[in-house]
Amino acid sequence: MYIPGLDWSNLIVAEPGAAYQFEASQSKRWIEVLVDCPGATGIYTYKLPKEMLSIQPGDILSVPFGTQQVGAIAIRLLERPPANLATDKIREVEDIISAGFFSSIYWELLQKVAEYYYTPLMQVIKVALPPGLLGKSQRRIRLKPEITLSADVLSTTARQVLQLLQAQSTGDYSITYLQRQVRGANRGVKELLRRGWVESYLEAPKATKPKLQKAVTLVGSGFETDVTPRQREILEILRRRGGDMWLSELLQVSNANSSTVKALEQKGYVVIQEREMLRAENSPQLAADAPKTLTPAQTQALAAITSLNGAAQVLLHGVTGSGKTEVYLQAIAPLLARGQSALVLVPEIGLTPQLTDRFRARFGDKVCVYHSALSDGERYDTWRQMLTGEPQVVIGTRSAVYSPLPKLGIIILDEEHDSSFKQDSPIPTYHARNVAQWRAELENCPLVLGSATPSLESWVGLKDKETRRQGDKGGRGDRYYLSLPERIGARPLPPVEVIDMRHELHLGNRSIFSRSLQTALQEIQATQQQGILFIHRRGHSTFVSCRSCGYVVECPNCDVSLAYHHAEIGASQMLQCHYCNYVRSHPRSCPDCGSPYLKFFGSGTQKVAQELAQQFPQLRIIRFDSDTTRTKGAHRELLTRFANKEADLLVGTQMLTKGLDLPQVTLVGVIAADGLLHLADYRASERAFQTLTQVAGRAGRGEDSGRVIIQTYTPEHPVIQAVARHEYEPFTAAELEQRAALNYPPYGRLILLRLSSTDAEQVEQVALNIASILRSPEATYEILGPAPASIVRVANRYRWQILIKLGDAANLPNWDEVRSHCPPVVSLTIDVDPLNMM
Ligand SMILES: Nc1ncnc2c1ncn2[C@@H]1O[C@H](COP(=O)(O)OP(=O)(O)OP(=O)(O)O)[C@@H](O)[C@H]1O
Ligand SMILES: [Zn+2]
Ligand SMILES: [Zn+2]
Repeated sequence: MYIPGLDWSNLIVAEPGAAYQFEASQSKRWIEVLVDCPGATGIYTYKLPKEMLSIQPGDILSVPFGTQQVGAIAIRLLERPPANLATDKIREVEDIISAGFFSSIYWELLQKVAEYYYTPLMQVIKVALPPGLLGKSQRRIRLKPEITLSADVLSTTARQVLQLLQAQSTGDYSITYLQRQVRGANRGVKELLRRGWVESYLEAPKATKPKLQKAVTLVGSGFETDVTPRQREILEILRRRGGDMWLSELLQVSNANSSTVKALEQKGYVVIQEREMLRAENSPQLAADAPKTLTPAQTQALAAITSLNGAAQVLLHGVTGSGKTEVYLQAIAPLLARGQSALVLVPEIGLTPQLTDRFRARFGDKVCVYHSALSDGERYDTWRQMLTGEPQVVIGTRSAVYSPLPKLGIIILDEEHDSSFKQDSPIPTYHARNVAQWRAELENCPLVLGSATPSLESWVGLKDKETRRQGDKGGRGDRYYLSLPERIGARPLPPVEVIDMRHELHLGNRSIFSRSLQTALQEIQATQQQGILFIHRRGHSTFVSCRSCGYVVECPNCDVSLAYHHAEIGASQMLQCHYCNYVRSHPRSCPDCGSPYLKFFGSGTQKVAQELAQQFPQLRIIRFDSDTTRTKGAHRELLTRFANKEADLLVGTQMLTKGLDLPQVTLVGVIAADGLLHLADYRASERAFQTLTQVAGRAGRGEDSGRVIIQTYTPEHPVIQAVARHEYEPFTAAELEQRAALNYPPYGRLILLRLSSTDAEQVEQVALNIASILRSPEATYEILGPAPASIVRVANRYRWQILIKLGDAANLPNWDEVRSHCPPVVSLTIDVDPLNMM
């Protein structure tokens, strides 16, 4: 007998029989599942009973677990059970509750991530799924309203279940409850499901029930006789606001404490009640926005994107202000009309308010925002929204690449060069661009990578390939390079003036502002235009040192100096560690020699703001960095104030470089470009070029032309020269040559092993040990290190690194062996394609 697909060598035929035939044709008889049970964090293997061989990854199942029946998500089919499990000990899946709850493609994606980043699947699932999706959700059964048939056709258990449900006013019970009430309830439920009399659904976890908040309502008559003047004031505020406010808001506005309001409640003037607060991100009402008439370049790009069918990769290389977002919007619109969804990934929340506003103005409530700063409840709600299958647009940061959007029609990665798409820790150390590539292939949809300064990876993968052969059929579908070489309205890119700060010093200018920048700042004030100043550090000064003995105040937990923070005159003077957040007050005198002469070095945003206030007292400034945007909604608020012309200058860090579109900005100043240039990292130049080009690109996006002033001590540096001339291609070609020579990415691949421990000696020993294991005679990869990390101690952990360079045909280390040489006191992270080498 010949059975197709059967490997005879594995089959020990004891006696011929039907059972063997069956097993042979159905090779995948085991399934790994994620169980829905508090405390159970692993993946468990179950056997598929004969009648359930149709189970697919993504189905929701019911499985025995201990003494319970619990819900589970099917993850992966296995041909044979894990070797460490005795086959007869493996229990059988009890039932299929909901087939196809997640698409099987989704699980394939998570597995790919697990494999590529050498991470256990469970860790990947933890990143992908919102907290509590399984752990806390409850499977429920509810009656469908339209049953008219007699229950006589049902089995006894099904009838019992039905009676229970019918006796309940909402016709709705949790499966656990039904199981307690009726023996063999699952069989009955299954029968009812098959007949379509009931439906099964997952209920929101308890912890993420609607968010309640205390509200205060005025109920008094207005004849307040027994109130204090303070209490009367509060009642007055409440009355002016329509007699109804959130308690927190009332306390804030009236500057009262809650006991005063409680006293009013006792006297019967107000009621304090819990009330539901909508958890969706608050966003202002937006005027609807119509599609713009595209420029010829936009039209071409859009046509190319909309003509794509199936998996494809597109690099949309558009200079700053060339209207990439409009192309995305118009590419998405027809998909939504066809019932498909779109996923838009952006680097950071800081730039999402403006971007999400544009999407919301175009697509209304079809847009939902997903990022890790959402509360667990918000994430959970957004997931449920996605699982409805309605066509929608999800905008999110890197973890949104896992959002379970059905019928995905396109994935867009905006500012694709940005390194915040990469996760350094915890594992998986994934890059959202890689995951998006796999996802686009699996979903058979196009992926659009947009940037004014494409990463070298994307340039090599999409432009070089494209030049060689249009629509190169690689494993990833067709590849295309599209370009928007001009700004909207043929506006020129802003001229860049490079100022040699050595020369300024030579002329006796000791200010942190060059003469050019000073003049430019005076000009924007005179012409009522606006400017942006970029400083690559927050805080006031990078370090404080004693003039008498040279002592530098350092962090007790890390091998770094403490940064001086002093936000404004009168505010407290603090020293802060930017690695572990350790804070102490600023010493009045040197802790070492007692000298009162302490000097500040290196300028951060606070210091620049203070110098501006001194030299240009009339300039109104908004500081925009992670210190001033800590609270929810702060980005939006500061940018709105700036857009409303409540300030002349926006002074900030990196955050300013990411996609801000402020047409009234005519001046961009870079205080000290050098801080970006000299980092000990093979990507320093690429990153500096991207940051400076992006920040320069904020100038002159509106009617008035813009200008850029870059201050530096090394004006001849190739990065500065390339930025000044807006020369992406020559810079990239030169950079690629160097990378190729050293076999660095995008040519060679890197894997960085990060080791850390509170025990300095142990971690060094383990690093040496692992490096020597890696240097086996069979290894075809190159090992650099082990070496201490550039800052050895952070938050009292000592850090060592080993860098592995892989050529085209390199074999891979045996990770299990590597891990086995790492004792529990040392933590090991395998960072695949590391971006942050610090
Ligand atoms: N066809 C068009 N006609 C008129 N205005 C347009 C058109 N396309 C885009 N714009 C406007 O031009 C401005 C710049 O567009 P957008 O912000 O999309 O540029 P971008 O390419 O994403 O730039 P960056 O890479 O610098 O973020 C926006 O204000 C946008 O509304
Ligand atoms: Zn001293
Ligand atoms: Zn520290």
